[in-house]
Amino acid sequence: MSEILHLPLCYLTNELREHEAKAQENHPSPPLMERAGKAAADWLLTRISNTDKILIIAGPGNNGGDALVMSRLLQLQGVHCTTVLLGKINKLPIDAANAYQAYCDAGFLLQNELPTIEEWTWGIDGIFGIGLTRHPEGAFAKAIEYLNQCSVNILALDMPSGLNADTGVAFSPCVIAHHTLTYLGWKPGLFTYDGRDYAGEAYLDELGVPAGTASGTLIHTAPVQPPPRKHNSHKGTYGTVGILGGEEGMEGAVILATRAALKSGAGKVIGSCLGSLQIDMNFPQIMRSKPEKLLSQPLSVLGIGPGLGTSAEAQELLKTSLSLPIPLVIDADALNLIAANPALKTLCQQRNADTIITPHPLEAARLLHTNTESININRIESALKLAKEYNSTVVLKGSGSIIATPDGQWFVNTSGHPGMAVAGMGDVLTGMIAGVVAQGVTAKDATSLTVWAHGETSIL
Ligand SMILES: NC(=O)C1=CN([C@@H]2O[C@H](COP(=O)(O)OP(=O)(O)OC[C@H]3O[C@@H](n4cnc5c(N)ncnc54)[C@H](OP(=O)(O)O)[C@@H]3O)[C@@H](O)[C@H]2O)[C@@H](O)CC1
Ligand SMILES: [K+]
Repeated sequence: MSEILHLPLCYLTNELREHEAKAQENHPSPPLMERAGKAAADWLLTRISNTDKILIIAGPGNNGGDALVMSRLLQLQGVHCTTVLLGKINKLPIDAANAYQAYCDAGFLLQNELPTIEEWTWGIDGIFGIGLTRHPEGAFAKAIEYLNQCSVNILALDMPSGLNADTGVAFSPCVIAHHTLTYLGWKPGLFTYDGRDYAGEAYLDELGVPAGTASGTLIHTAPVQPPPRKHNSHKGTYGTVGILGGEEGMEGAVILATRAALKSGAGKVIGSCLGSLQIDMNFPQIMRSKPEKLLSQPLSVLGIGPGLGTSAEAQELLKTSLSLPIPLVIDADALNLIAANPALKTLCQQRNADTIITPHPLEAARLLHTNTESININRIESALKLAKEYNSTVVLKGSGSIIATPDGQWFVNTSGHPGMAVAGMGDVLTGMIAGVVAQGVTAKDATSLTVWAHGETSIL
């Protein structure tokens, strides 16, 4: 399987600032803000007709400067624009001040208050971009609420105002955009946590600047090819998956995980429950085994946790599993057991074979001995911390799942939809990852491919 090479970079704010500074130095002309405003004007011009009326709100920083350039260029094309500048003119940063001067020199009008008559077909949010530092209040909060209550298409420039570019946490209020045209590089905040609820459809314009240095990667398509299969192969070629879980009443979790492993191309799949697992009549090729027997068989990978429960028996089985020299996919109650038992955590840390853990935010909070909120307010940092502390490849689930590796790499997944917030989705993911790992794929490639495919196929 090939390395993840062709996916776009995902930048944290400090990385974007560096990228921007280098771009200003190496590609000074035309100025980046001029390019950003033009990119936005061009984007809109392909979507409007001559009856459209555009409301443009510019904030106190360079995001406002982008909006002023956009407005100037649109008006030069004869587009009807009403432009409101919320910032104080004498406090505009240099680039925005230049944009203001060019706007005035072109002879166009500016308002400093929100209009009372609402007659817009498009609203442009140029209030805050990556420079948002706190809760919007006063005139800024009013402008955000004003845009949100206009029932028109909203285009956000760079970021929806109120949304944190690094974390995807939305302040209240935050612009609810239908579209976001982001500049220079992707930001994780557009896709994770609140991001997709506020950014709408996201577009990137790199402003003609070659890629810079970013710590993250955006998964927006299949990151690697599925494992190739030779004609001259047999079921033994594609590995054996064991799935262990399903205490009394929770056996369905094992059924879902084993089916998913089979569908992901594993050669053989064995399900094992602490409760009573009946034969799966829809997939009778899935074998059954008693838990102890399963753990003494030659498996290629073990998925442990779906419906496992936290009984003493579950704990003993987990202890044995952690000592096996094969890749493990650990989910659900197996994670809760590890979080509650330092000896199990040590076993996990000391493993030599690949370990993949797939917590949702509450499980992640238990593993890091914190609360769900502190996981959610910085999902990337939380995933990286888990990866390091548990010596594991991590899938931190939720909107915009984050994948993190023990060597400090991180990925944001963009597939999936709110319909996935139902019971059983996690069990399917565990089975899918195990099914791909069984075919000899590395933990990082298997998780990134599977997390993307899990979101993509669930749309069907
Ligand atoms: N430089 C360039 O050439 C390029 C820049 N680009 C564009 O610039 C954007 C970044 O610009 P930026 O750094 O000026 O930040 P921006 O988001 O406009 O806001 C900062 C201002 O808002 C203020 N402020 C923050 N939060 C606030 C709050 N809650 N309530 C009230 N005020 C608040 C903050 O005040 P302070 O925190 O300093 O008191 C400061 O005055 C970027 O997203 C992209 O659109 C692109 O064109 C590419 C080329
Ligand atoms: K904005």
